[in-house]
Amino acid sequence: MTITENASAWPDLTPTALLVLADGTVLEGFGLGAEGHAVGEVCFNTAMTGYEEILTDPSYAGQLITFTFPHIGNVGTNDEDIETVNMAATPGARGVILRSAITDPSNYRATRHLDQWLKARGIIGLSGIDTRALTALIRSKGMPNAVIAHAKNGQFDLHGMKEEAREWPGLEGMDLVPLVTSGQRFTWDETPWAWEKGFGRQTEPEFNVVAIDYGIKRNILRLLAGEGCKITVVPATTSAEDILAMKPDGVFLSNGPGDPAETGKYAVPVIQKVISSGTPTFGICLGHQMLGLAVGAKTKKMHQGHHGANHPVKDETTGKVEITSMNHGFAVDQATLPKGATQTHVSLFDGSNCGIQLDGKPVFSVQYHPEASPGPRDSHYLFKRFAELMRAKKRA
Ligand SMILES: NC(=O)CC[C@H](N)C(=O)O
Repeated sequence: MTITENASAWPDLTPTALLVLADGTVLEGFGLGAEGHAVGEVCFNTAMTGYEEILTDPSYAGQLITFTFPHIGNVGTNDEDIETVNMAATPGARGVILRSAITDPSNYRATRHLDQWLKARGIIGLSGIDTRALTALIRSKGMPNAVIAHAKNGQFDLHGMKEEAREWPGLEGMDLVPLVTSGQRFTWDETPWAWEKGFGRQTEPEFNVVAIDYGIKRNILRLLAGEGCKITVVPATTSAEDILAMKPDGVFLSNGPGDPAETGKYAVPVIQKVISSGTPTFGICLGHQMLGLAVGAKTKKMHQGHHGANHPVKDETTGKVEITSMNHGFAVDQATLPKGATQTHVSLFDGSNCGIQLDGKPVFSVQYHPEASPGPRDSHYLFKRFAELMRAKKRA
């Protein structure tokens, strides 16, 4: 595949960026964002909006994202839409692959052009390739490991890039949580953004929630705060004893990057103690996968993963279908769910597990991103479900 298309649209045809796949395939394009090179797994994301939230989602650590939507950049970037909480951490995605050059911003909230923003965050970008062909390749062969490089002078060490792409071990077996988790505890009371008001503050909290940070996103914290929670965010390796000593009304298990089976080695024993204490517990994405592991289920690597803002999920407890935001390359294998853990949600794209609940316990989790940011808001009800469980427990 040589996928430098629309050559006449480009004033200078020298490729200034390359994407080299582990099988040796070389895609030539035009560089954007930061110069340099990065290795990761290539996934495609089908969201039509929300590139800033996607690029700052810590769950994308170790990944290079190709957007299937061609107009990226049109709302610019701003400081309010960043999802990373731990600003000192390595950003999420290390590379971005686009069909067209970045569209100039045209939005009242934009404070910076996407190209400048990518540069400032050290994210390497490439445009001008046929992203449909790349997406088709991922759909047929699975998510490839690759090296992305951007050099304005067009000079690349192709041999070295091929070797690095081939030798990168891949996300399976990789724990990336240490790269993104916060180093210390902090509290959170910011509530969701509202038109003409901006973000609010939770001044009269009803619940005290401990959120374990495996790579948590800001909008999760805002939605929890909006439901009446005062949240203490704790590092991923915090012990169950320390968490329970804070007498939380609820514990939240966050999203995060990498292989759940690897991260689970230190997280699962903590989660097991938390859920056996009877504390209401809610998990999202990596948090969901690790709750699955904690009850004895297994996780597996998916073929092409789910990344987008248009994924239909059925809530089997109500029969309702919701359109969801997703970002995962691993999944809980529903065939391994033990007695006592019931599947509550299922993907209508491929039938994979999208949620569980523990029988007779105030514990549940979903594979997708109910906080949206980006994405549809259909699933916000889950934050209310968590609040209801905490309320019931407090009353009991
Ligand atoms: N968004 C997430 O939490 C992702 C979970 C996990 N790293 C996966 O890829 O499946």
